[in-house]
Amino acid sequence: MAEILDGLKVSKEIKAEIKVEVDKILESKRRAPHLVAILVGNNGASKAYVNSKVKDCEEVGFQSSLIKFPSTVSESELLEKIDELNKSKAVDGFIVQLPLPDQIDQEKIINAIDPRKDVDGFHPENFGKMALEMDTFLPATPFGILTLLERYNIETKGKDCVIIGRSKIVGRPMSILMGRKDFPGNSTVTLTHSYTKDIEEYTRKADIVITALGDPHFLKGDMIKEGAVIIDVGITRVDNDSPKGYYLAGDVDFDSCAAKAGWITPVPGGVGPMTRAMLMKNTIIAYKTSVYND
Ligand SMILES: Nc1nc(=O)c2c([nH]1)NC[C@@H]1CN(c3ccc(C(=O)N[C@@H](CCC(=O)O)C(=O)O)cc3)C=[N+]21
Repeated sequence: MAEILDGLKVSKEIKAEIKVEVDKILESKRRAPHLVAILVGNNGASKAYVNSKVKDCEEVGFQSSLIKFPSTVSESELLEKIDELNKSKAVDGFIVQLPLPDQIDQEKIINAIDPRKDVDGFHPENFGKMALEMDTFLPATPFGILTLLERYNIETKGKDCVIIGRSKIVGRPMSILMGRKDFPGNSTVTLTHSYTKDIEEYTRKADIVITALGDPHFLKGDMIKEGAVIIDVGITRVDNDSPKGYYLAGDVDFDSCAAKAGWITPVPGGVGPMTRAMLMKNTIIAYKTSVYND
C-alpha cells in the first residue's frame, strides 16, 4: 500500500514558516505583504479558490484584497486595473483568476502583469527564467509538487518521470523542472499528451508519474509499476449542478494505484493545498524582492 504524500500537512508547515517570517516583518514595524486577487465573473470553482486564498492570507498574516468584476468586464477595464496594481507601492503580488471570459485575451492579460508581481509565475519572463534556472517565481502548482518531492526526500535523480498533460501552467513547466540540474530534478522526462500513442507503454516503466490532464480516474493501477511515485494534480471543474458549483476529481484511480504505488498524493489533500501554500511563498518572495516597498 502506498505511503501518502500529504499535501495538507506539508502546506500547513509551509504556511507556518511564512507566518514566522511575517511576524518578524511586523515586529520591524514594516507593513505586511499584500496579495491581491482579481476575480472576473463568479463561477463556483474560481470563487472557492479565491476564498480559500483569502483564508490562507489570514493564516499567514498577509493583507489580502479581492477585486471582483462582472463577467462582462471589458479587456481595457481589466488592463487599467492591472496597470494600477503594477504601480501600487502597497501591492506585492497579484493574480488574475483564470479562466477569463471569451471577450478577454488571456495572454494579453498575463503579459500585462509586472513580472515582479506575477506570483502565479505565468508571465513569459518568469517562465523563461524558470526554464533557464534563473528563478524568481515558479508557477504555484509545479512549485508545490517539487516541494512535496523535496519534503518527502523522494529520489528524482536519473529516474524516469512521465508527465501526462502539457498545459502551460502545470505539465509544460513540470516537464522542464523535472529535467533541471537542481534537486528535485535530474530526471529523464517524457511529456505525454493527447497525441501520445499507448500512454501505458510509458507509464508502466516510469518511476514517477505526474498526471495533469483533467481526465478523472484516467491512470489505473495496471498502468503503473510497483513502487512508482504518483503525483495527481487532479481537476477542479465548474459544475453548476453540484452543491459547491464545481467538482473535484483526481486524474488517478486512487484505490487501484495506491495498491501498487510506493507514494501517492490524494485528491483532495495533495497537490491542491500545496498550490495554495506556494502562492503564499511566491508572495513573500515578491515582498522581499519588491522595488515598491521601502
Ligand atoms: N490565476 C490563477 N491561478 C491559479 O492557481 C488558479 C487559477 N487562476 N484558476 C483556478 C485554478 C485552480 N486552482 C486550485 C488550487 C488549489 C485547489 C485546492 O486547494 N484544492 C483542494 C480542494 C479544495 C476543495 O475542497 O474544494 C484539494 O485539492 O485538496 C483547487 C484549485 C488554482 N487555480
